[in-house]
Amino acid sequence: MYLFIINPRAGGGAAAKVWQAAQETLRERSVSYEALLTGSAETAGAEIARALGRRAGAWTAAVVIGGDGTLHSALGAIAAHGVPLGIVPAGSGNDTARGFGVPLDAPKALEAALAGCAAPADMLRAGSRNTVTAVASGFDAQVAVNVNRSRYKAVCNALRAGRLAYLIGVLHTLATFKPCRARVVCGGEERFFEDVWLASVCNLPSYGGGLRIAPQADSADGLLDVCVVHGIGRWKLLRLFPTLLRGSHVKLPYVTMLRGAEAEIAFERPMPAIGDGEPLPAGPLAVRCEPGALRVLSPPAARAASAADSPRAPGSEKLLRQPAG
Ligand SMILES: Nc1ncnc2c1ncn2[C@@H]1O[C@H](COP(=O)(O)OP(=O)(O)OP(=O)(O)O)[C@@H](O)[C@H]1O
Repeated sequence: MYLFIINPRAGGGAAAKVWQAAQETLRERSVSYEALLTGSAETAGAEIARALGRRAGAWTAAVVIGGDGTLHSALGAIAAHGVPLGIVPAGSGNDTARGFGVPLDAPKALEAALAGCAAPADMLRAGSRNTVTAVASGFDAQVAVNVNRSRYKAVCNALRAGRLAYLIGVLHTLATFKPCRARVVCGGEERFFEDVWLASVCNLPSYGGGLRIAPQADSADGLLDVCVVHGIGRWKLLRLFPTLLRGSHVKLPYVTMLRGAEAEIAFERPMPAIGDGEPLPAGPLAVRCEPGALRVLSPPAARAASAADSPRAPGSEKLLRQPAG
């Protein structure tokens, strides 16, 4: 028995259409399922926990149809019940699906969920909030806050150009954001950085609609990857963005990558923070990696490819790159 969790609002209504098409496939295949259309991010956790609790032990998987925000709202309940997580991307960013090698094409993603190949995956915990892609603070969190509040997100979603909304958000935020000093602790080491634009704690390589902020991040290594961008001006930051699509920014002198089981980030001034693109409470961040807290259904080929893409040096807590100066 599958539990399908649907946020009909995700992707500007795309999730509702994906769910309509998915039901036909499920009927054709005689798959037994229950559907839960969640009402809001705030109530989704309790709704999902209730549904999973009603048939504890009987679920093959819980399949989320929505974007990264919908997945974020479902993580706690799914992890607590130990049920495999299936992902059918129907949002604008879809970085969770991307990170697990789940096809971005909804019918193919449904195939992958039904094929039933589950592998353990880490989750991030910041206070009482669970996150699977990244906890981001600073510029990129401000971009997400601005994009989520914007009208252009709805327009881009309607045009099926979710990535474009984030690009517009970057330009919009660049005009007003002011970097500041920050303290970052990772792998037991305390560091101070000047003029910090962003400090992000990643479990998966990308967020923000395919920006590869932590290209080496591996959701199965029990570690989190921190990316700090510091000590540059506005225009240099703008020029950084194309490198984020490839992940080649990690070689730049004003980018510091750290890795550890836990991380703390404290900006000198209040900065917005997001987990999976959703707002987190303001204030200093303390994030820890919860190894193997999830089991995620993804195509076996994708797992093999992501392992090959992410060569890791041995050792559990490592500094990947020293900052300049
Ligand atoms: N389980 C849920 N049920 C109903 N509404 C939700 C749920 N989870 C989140 N939401 C709300 O719906 C909005 C859109 O959902 P979601 O973030 O999944 O899609 P998106 O923003 O289109 O895509 P992405 O997050 O991948 O960019 C969220 O920002 C949040 O306000």
